[in-house]
Amino acid sequence: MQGDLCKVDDIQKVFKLYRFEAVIHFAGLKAVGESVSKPLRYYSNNLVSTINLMEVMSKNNCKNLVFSSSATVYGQPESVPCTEDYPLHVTNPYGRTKLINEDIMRDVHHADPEWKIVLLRYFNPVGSHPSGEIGEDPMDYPNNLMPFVQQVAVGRKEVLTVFGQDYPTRDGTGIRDYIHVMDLASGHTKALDKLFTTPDIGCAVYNLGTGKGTTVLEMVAAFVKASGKEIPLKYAGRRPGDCREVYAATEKAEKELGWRAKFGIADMCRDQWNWAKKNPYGYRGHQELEVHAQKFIKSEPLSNRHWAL
Ligand SMILES: NC(=O)c1ccc[n+]([C@@H]2O[C@H](COP(=O)([O-])OP(=O)(O)OC[C@H]3O[C@@H](n4cnc5c(N)ncnc54)[C@H](O)[C@@H]3O)[C@@H](O)[C@H]2O)c1
Ligand SMILES: O=c1ccn([C@@H]2O[C@H](COP(=O)(O)OP(=O)(O)O[C@H]3O[C@H](CO)[C@@H](O)[C@H](O)[C@H]3O)[C@@H](O)[C@H]2O)c(=O)[nH]1
Repeated sequence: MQGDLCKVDDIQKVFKLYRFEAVIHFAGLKAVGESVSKPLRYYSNNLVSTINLMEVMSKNNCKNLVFSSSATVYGQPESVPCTEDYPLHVTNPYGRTKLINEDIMRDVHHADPEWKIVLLRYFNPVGSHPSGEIGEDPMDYPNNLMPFVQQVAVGRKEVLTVFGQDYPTRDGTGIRDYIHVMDLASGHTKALDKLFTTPDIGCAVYNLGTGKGTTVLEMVAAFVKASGKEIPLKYAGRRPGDCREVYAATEKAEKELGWRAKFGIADMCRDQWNWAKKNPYGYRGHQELEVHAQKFIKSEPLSNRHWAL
């Protein structure tokens, strides 16, 4: 069923039709840059949706929740890997909505201990379903590294801009913990198992990452190897708000959820390339995308056009 979590009625309709044991709450806006220019849109959508959802869940006596949080709540940590008890520090409105949502959930559990909540802090999800049938298809200009790399590989973009080559890292580019979406998915089923089998889980938090840091250039090299395509690069200054290096401590998830990532960056790039070559224009196909782009160009001011060109 489709609905808007900012509309309580939409949620109530679903809860009238079905009885849920638990909810996995993925919904939210997630573009960091857009959140800086449109903070109210982010606060309004990402917070109101969570509050409405939890209110309706509570009324329907469904108090088991898994939430998509993010490694962004660690900001630039003092040291890596980040353990779940690190101080939380956000640098943009998107990140702040994740942190506020986490705080809301901690408060709700504190007020009503019947709530059982798992906060999953995702690191950098990439890759696709191994079938090549399900993958990421950004609706507009891709902000994240791998969707951009993919669009260069299929010829939709000419060149990848590397943001920053002067970080104190092994090749000067930023380090992240890239995790295969299939591993991320299995982390959710493990989190649900944990909720259902742990009466006193409270509001628990787990990192979902591999524990390994990879630079931008290493990630590009892995994709070149998997695809056989060239990825031309150009270098630009650091992207505002980017941190130098983040990767996950994975011990807590391993010990308490019985989960650890199985896939490495070669697997992520292989599966993402399989999706990309089968669907170079995503779910919508080339023609539909062109029509959409033309409409967009006609209706939007010049400054917003760049993505469609
Ligand atoms: N992809 C990442 O790099 C990443 C990293 C950390 C955390 N997360 C979080 O994981 C979750 C899923 O991310 P994703 O990559 O699949 O993002 P996505 O943008 O592909 O999916 C989010 C979905 O939420 C829906 N949505 C937004 N507001 C809604 C509302 N008010 N009512 C109903 N639906 C609404 C959107 O329509 C979209 O389909 C998000 O909460 C995101 O912040 C993602
Ligand atoms: O065109 C690009 C895009 C990215 N990068 C670099 O690639 C790395 C990864 O960037 P990106 O894929 O945008 O991921 P993050 O900035 O790490 O943020 C992602 O990962 C966070 C969790 O770690 C989530 O909270 C965010 O929503 C999600 O966008 C960074 O060093 C970027 O500077 C480039 O060099 N060129």
